[in-house]
Amino acid sequence: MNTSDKTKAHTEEQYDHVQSVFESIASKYDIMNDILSFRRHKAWRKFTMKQMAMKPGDTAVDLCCGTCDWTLSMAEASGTGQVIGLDFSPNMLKVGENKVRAKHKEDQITLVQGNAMELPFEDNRFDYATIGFGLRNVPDLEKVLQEMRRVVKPGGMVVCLELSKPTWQPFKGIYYFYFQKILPSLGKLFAKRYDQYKWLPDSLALFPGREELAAIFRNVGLEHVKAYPLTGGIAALHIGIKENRHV
Ligand SMILES: C[S@@+](CC[C@H](N)C(=O)[O-])C[C@H]1O[C@@H](n2cnc3c(N)ncnc32)[C@H](O)[C@@H]1O
Repeated sequence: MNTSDKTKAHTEEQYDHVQSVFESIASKYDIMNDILSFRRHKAWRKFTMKQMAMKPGDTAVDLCCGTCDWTLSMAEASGTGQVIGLDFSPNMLKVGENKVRAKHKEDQITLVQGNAMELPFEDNRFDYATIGFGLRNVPDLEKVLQEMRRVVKPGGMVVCLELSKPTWQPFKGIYYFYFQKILPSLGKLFAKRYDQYKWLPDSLALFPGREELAAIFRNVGLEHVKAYPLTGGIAALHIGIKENRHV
């Protein structure tokens, strides 16, 4: 196997592994999010929506939408605008679909099974492209950001909410102890899945820190990039704009 074949095989292996993880934890995903983040994810999502300042009628695509929390928040904020949720896990989408139906948002939200690295949408279509706790899972994050930039309109916003790496000691030490040692055991206790939750800290280890990710946003051609640390830097919100001249 040459280097490019090896990279391709590794990419496919990672893609399949991540897909199987989410297929197996889908029914417990929402409750585990509340438990493992001590419900902090709700505050992070609220802060994110405030920074996005959506207007009535705005359109959005939510990559790695999973069980559709962010997809639904955007549909509620835009009132009439169409929102598409995309994810590669049928089981996660099924949970999301039930929530969309319960909130009577079927006319406004379309769910699509697909790959975040190859979006099945034309250029310059949406006002917003978002990805929540998904960028850490993809084999090629730059490709995903390029795709997000491609599908937003000039002036549109690319938004990523993701776990990040705290830098402040002693909080950093306590956090990593929780994340690496305690969290997988909580996954075993509440969701009967150890390996799937052990994989969570592993996936963060290879992920860029807050400033590094902001630099990648700029590298893919996004402008006015902002990076907000959340809860001592354990999560971060990144926002970039596709400038009007990049048509
Ligand atoms: C941690 S969950 C996040 C779900 C949701 N965005 C949220 O905020 O709760 C990550 C999601 O990304 C999806 N995912 C991971 N890699 C993907 C890819 N390459 N293409 C599409 N979806 C992907 C998984 O199926 C899973 O639903």
